[in-house]
Amino acid sequence: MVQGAMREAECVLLGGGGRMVKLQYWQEFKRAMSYMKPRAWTYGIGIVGNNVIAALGLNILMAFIYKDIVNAAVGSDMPLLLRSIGTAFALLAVSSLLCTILTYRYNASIRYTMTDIRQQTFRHVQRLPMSRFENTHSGEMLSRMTNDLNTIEHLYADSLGGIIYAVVVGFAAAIAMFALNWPIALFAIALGILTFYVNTRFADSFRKINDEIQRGTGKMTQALSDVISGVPLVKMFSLGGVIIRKYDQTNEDVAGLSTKRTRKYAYLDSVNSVLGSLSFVGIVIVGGAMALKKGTDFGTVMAFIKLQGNIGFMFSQAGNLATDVQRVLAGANRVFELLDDPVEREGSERSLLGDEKKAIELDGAVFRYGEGAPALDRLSLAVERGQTVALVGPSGGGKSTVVKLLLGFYPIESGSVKYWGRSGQSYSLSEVRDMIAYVPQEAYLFDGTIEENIRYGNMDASREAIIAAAKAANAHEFIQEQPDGYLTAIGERGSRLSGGQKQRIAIARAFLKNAPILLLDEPTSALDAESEKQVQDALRMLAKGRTVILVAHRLSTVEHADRIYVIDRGQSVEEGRHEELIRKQGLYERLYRLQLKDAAG
Ligand SMILES: Nc1ncnc2c1ncn2[C@@H]1O[C@H](COP(=O)(O)OP(=O)(O)OP(=O)(O)O)[C@@H](O)[C@H]1O
Repeated sequence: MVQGAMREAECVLLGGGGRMVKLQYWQEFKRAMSYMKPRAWTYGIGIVGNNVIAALGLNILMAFIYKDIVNAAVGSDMPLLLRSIGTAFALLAVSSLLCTILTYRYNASIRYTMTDIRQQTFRHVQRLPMSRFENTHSGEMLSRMTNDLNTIEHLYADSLGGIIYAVVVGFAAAIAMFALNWPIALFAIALGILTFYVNTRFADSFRKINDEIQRGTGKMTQALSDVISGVPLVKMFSLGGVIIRKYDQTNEDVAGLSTKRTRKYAYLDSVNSVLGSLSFVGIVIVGGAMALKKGTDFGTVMAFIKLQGNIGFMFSQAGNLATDVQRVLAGANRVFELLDDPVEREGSERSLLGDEKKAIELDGAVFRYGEGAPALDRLSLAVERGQTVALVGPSGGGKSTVVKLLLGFYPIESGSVKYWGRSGQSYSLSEVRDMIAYVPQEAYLFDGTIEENIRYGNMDASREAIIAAAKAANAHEFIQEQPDGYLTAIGERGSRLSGGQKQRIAIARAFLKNAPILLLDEPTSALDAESEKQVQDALRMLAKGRTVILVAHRLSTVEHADRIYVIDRGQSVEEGRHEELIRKQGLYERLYRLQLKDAAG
């Protein structure tokens, strides 16, 4: 029967215009069902059994019992009346019990399968390259992982069940009608076909409205995500009004579309009611006339009225189900698009750290974010084991891009990146990231306790090791002053801590990671003088015995670096120690002089 339902879905999907799109949806349908494979039997038996029993037991067989009850009443046949009522109750009880058991069984399969899909999606999203997150609004990504993903559940639970029920109840009613009285059956089916025709005329416009509503809902999620993540900015610039207007506009658009859809549904409902009443009146007239001429009995007419409702249901639901299946498969399609997005490369698994003197080497590296000018244009630099190298230069020159490339966030277009003398390609991305501790401009902390956030540096670390890392990062004291010490919950993104405190927790995390390479992307740029000193001290401790690349704006912080690269327009335009670069009187000297003047001013 599932096969039958699939064929039905295929017919439904292949009907009408937009053949390519609909064929694609057929692929989505097969793919959605493939996730159910491990539980195919439980789900198949559950959903088919439940709907077949509901259709046959509670509707078709019941029609025959009605027939006996009416005939018994008309003929004053008491034993038949009692027997029929008893059978009706027994049928009701058995069908309801079986339906409850089967519903429970197939719903459990749906829960487990949805858990699998959610886990797979979550894991996949984690492995997507950085560029995917930069080019996609987080709200859209969330919408795919929530709203769209839920449509797959709707497909398993409601759409398929609806199709099976409508097909079984409709065909069984047709067969039963022909068995009872074929001329009335022909009449009822002709009306059913008319109902089907009217309903399918509406299906396309419903699909269009549903697509627009889905897009609007996505935009609303994006607006919400913007507001929530940008609360400080919204408050600071009093943007509340602008944001509210933007949100209201989308909200009103969606509400307008929903109203339009409701109006159309109401219109279709009334057309269906008229057609239903016409069928009812027609059957009563035709059947009643036949009964009076002894062509049939009143019980049969009564059974016909009930069966006709079932046929009408199948034909009227056909349009709705087609729209519904299209809507859910469009949602499933958006989830599968996400799942098909290529993930970061895995690379080979090899042992870390060769004996090379050169910890990091970029040779003629070219990289661009999208189309257009390269962010790095044949950039070369080398960092020896244990050295501290600074990257400085004008804003937008490409310093942070170098850091992101070293972390393996993007692949380079040409040239090479080497770690310990070996091509970056010969490492897996997790190996590359294992050998680097990265402290960005603003520490990213997760919602949770301080201890948890430090432990992300090394999940196997003991409590003592965490405290030692915090001490080394100048963080132990302020952590102890927190209400629950290391177990203090710090809020989303560490919102209950100051910038300097967050940064010191990030440094403690980096201590715990104990990686040989340290990438610092202006970790003190957002701090006041007092916090900066504490963080600088912590960083000095952290840098000991490691290879460090430091991105800096304030040139006073890099005077002691072993080597300084001045990066401008994606190229290394000057390199050397501080004194050498000052003597050279080039870009570095100019920037340094400007900053001195600013400081004096
Ligand atoms: N995610 C991105 N997508 C597209 N372009 C980007 C992206 N990140 C940076 N760029 C562009 O790449 C160039 C180099 O940026 P990068 O952030 O590396 O400069 P920077 O030297 O670190 O600047 P700053 O000192 O201001 O932090 C800039 O032109 C910037 O606009």
